[in-house]
Parts: sequence; C-alpha cells; structure tokens
Amino acid sequence: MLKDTIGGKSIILRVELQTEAVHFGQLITVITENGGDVIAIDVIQTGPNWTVRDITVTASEQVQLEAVTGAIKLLQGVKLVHVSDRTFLLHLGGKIEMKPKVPIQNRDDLSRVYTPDVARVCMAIHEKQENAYKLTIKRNTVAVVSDGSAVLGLGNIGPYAAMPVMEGKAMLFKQLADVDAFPICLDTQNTEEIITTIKNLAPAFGGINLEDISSPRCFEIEERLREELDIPVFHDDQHGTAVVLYAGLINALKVVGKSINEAKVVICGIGAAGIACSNILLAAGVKELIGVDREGALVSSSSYSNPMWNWYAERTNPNRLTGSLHEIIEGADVFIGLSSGGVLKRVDVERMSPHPIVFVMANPTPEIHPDEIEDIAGVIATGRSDFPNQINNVLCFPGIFRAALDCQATTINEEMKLAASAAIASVVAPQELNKLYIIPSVFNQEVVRRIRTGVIEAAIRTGVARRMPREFRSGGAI
Ligand SMILES: NC(=O)C1=CN([C@@H]2O[C@H](COP(=O)(O)OP(=O)(O)OC[C@H]3O[C@@H](n4cnc5c(N)ncnc54)[C@H](O)[C@@H]3O)[C@@H](O)[C@H]2O)C=CC1
Ligand SMILES: CC(=O)C(=O)O
Ligand SMILES: [Mg+2]
Repeated sequence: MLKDTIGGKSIILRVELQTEAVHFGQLITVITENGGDVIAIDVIQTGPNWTVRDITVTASEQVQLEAVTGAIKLLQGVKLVHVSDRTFLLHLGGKIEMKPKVPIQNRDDLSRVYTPDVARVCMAIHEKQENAYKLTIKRNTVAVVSDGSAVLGLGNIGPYAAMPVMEGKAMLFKQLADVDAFPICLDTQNTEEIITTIKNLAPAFGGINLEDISSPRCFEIEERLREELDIPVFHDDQHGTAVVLYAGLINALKVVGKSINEAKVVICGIGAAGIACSNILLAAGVKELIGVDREGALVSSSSYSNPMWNWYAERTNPNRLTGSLHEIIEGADVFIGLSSGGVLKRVDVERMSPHPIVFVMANPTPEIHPDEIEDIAGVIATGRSDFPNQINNVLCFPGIFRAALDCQATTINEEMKLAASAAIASVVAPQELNKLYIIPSVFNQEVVRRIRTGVIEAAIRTGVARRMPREFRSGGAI
C-alpha cells in the first residue's frame, strides 16, 4: 500500500456482525468517534443472526482510517473481513479500454473492416499519405509517451509504475476533449532510443504528448522530435504547465493588485516544468525572476554541469542573488514550486512581501500544505484537485490537442500556447475572481471550448494549420 500523502482517503470495510452481540449503530459510532465519515453502506449477505456489510468510510488523514480499523477489530461481535482501498479498486485491470466504433456482425462487415476490402483503403493512403487523417485513427489520436523517469514528483520510478499516470492522462483527454489518447511507457531512458521509437510510432498518431520525462533529456527529445516530425510534439510538463501557470498568475496578480513587471518571482525546481514556466514568465514581462534548485539560487557567476542551468542563469536573477531558498525568498511577491513536497516552510512565506502569491505545484505532495499558510498568503494554488485553485496541466493538454487535431496543426507554437493561457484565464469572469477562484475547474466545459477557439485562430494566423475547421472558414469562430 502506498504511503499516504495529504488530502482525503477512502476505504471500503467488509464487516461481519453477529447481530445478537452488537448493534450496527455501535459500529457506526466507533467509526465516527475515530474520525471516519460513513458515506455508503451496502448489505452483502444476511443470515438469521449475522450480516455482512460493506461500509465506505472517508477520512482526511490515513492515520484516522488506521484508528477506525484498529477500533473495529476490538469491537465484540464484529469481524473485519477485509479492507479495500477505493483508489486501488478503481485501478484493477487498468482504467481504459479500446472499443470498436462498429460491430462486425457478418461476413460482409468482416470483409469491409478487414481483408479483402480494407486493401482499397490501404492503397488510397499509400497513394496519398494525407488520407491517413481521413481514414485512420490518426485524425483523433494522441500518444501519451513517458519513460517513467520523472513521474509526478515521485522521481524515476520506471515505465511500469508510470502507467497509471499515463492511463489517467488518456482518460482525461477523452472525457474532457474527446481526444483518443494511448498511454505508452517505454522501457528505455536512452535519448536516442526514445527519439527513434517515437518517430517509428508516429504514423498512427496525430500528435505526441511527452509526459514525465526528466530534464535535461526532455529538452533534446522534444526539440529533435519537433524538428523531425510533422505532427505536434508537446512536452506537457513543460508547456502544459507553463500555459496553466501563466493563466493562474494573470488572475492571481489581479486579486492582490500587483503587476507582473514589478513582481519578484522565485521559482523552486529548475527542471522540465520550472524552465518552461520561467520562459513563459520572462516572455510575459517578469523582470526579477530567480530560479532555485537543490544547490540554491542559480546565478550566472557559477558554472553548472546541467547545461540548461547555465543558459537559465544567464537570463534570470538580474541582481545575482546567491543563497538558499530561505534567503532568496525575502521580499518575493510570488513563489512557484515545481520541485518536491515539503520544500517550503511557513517561515519562508512569512519573509515574502505582503499578500504573497504561493503556487505550490509539486505533485502529489505540494511544497507546503496550504493549511499552514492560509492566514498569511494572498493567493494559494496547488496542482491537486482537492484544494481550491488547481494549477495543473490538465487544464491545458486536452484543449490544446483538441485544437491541434481539429486544424491538423504541424506544431504547437508560442502563439498557440499564449492563446491557451489567455483562454483559460478568461473563463473566470471579473466579478467571480477572488483568492479562492483564480483558475477555472477542470470540469468547466468552457475551458476546452475557449482553448480550442483561441488556439485554432492562433494556428491559422501563424500558418501552421493544415485544415480549416468549418466554423473558421468564413472569417472567425462562432
Ligand atoms: N501542477 C502541475 O501541473 C505540474 C506539476 N509538476 C510537478 O513539478 C515537479 C517537477 O516536475 P518536473 O519538472 O517534470 O520534474 P524534473 O525532474 O524535470 O525537475 C524537478 C526539479 O526539481 C528539483 N528539486 C527536487 N527537489 C528539490 C528540492 N528539495 N529543492 C530544490 N529543488 C528540488 C530537481 O533538482 C529538479 O531540477 C513534480 O513534483 C511534478 O509533479 C510538473 C508538471 C506539471
Ligand atoms: C501534472 C503533471 O503532469 C505532473 O505532476 O507531472
Ligand atoms: Mg507530468
């Protein structure tokens, strides 16, 4: 069983009660007294003097669930048959499946979907390769590719352990934007092998979403694939995160009444996400941006073995500040965490300027628990769905790929990304904006719709759209 992070947990307890020895109400009292909330009860079996029930219990902390199960074991007349973790149950056998669009009911169907008639379709594509977009899944399918080297903030846990995240991304693609996405975890962390494999896979796909590939390899992998493939290649941890971060920051700055040009921004974790977020912030006009990693602030007077850090230090930290996060954060208006859980302390936030913006985006455990700084922060956001203000690339990747597929974009360029940020930020109306609502929910259907419109317009404007969706043909989207 995984060690708990923070946030709610939920289990299903299967219990057998001897009804002459114990009342069901006593059991419920024990659960609630130990911090559990009963959210469902199912009767599984009953006999003359016994009953088996499944009780779904939630609690805010794992320790409370442990207290609940411990107390039940001590209750006379109750046998705890087993405890299941609902999250694990949901993952049994994986989270997605492939389904045909039409049934094969007779020989005629068989010959059309497969041989001999399929041959005519193959030859139509052989004669004109673009027909692949019309006649295969390429039109609507994205590969979600990882090597398992930087999975969430869990680190290099390898391709097998990365699969649940990639399956989750595929579900989100489908549910939020009707994009068919296929999770692919490669059993290699060699840059050249990854590039070659993805190039060889590309014919089936209309886009490649790179995911959770550690820096600095992710930069070369993406750059080379972008050069060598004619479909969009998008490293979600870099660009998806940057798009959403910028959207959130636009609105958070409005809440605290500060301007992006004057803000001192400290960003911790100069990896894939940290570098891309820094780039978008520099492009947006941030002047004082300081990157901090394990060795402290990145500064141009130092030399780093990571080539990206040398490049980064040249472009940031104008006052050449040196020192630890604790030192650098003094007077900062914005903290952005893209590192790992627990890096930021309350004393650090206390050193920031008044009404600080604190975006603690490490997953699954943020750099600081929001409850610890609720009273002193101007705006707090995390990458998680169980706190207000979820700044997570899930707000970007479904919509940006929906747009790219619909206009058969050859690439996803800077203009398309900025259009996506503006679209996301615009979903929160001025009268709705407040410290607990700077970014729309992932379930807000306006998000994908507005991203699609803005991004297709940007793709057409910048000449990377190979197809003009109908509603854009007569001079603009509806
Ligand atoms: N909310 C969101 O949408 C997203 C969140 N993330 C999160 O951001 C974090 C980084 O992701 P990637 O950039 O893809 O990984 P990465 O492995 O490319 O970069 C992580 C960087 O953080 C640094 N770091 C780790 N622990 C640190 C510490 N204690 N102090 C200072 N620096 C530290 C590492 O040295 C590395 O440079 C992860 O927790 C990930 O889950 C990443 C992408 C999207
Ligand atoms: C959200 C995401 O992509 C990550 O944490 O890696
Ligand atoms: Mg990721």
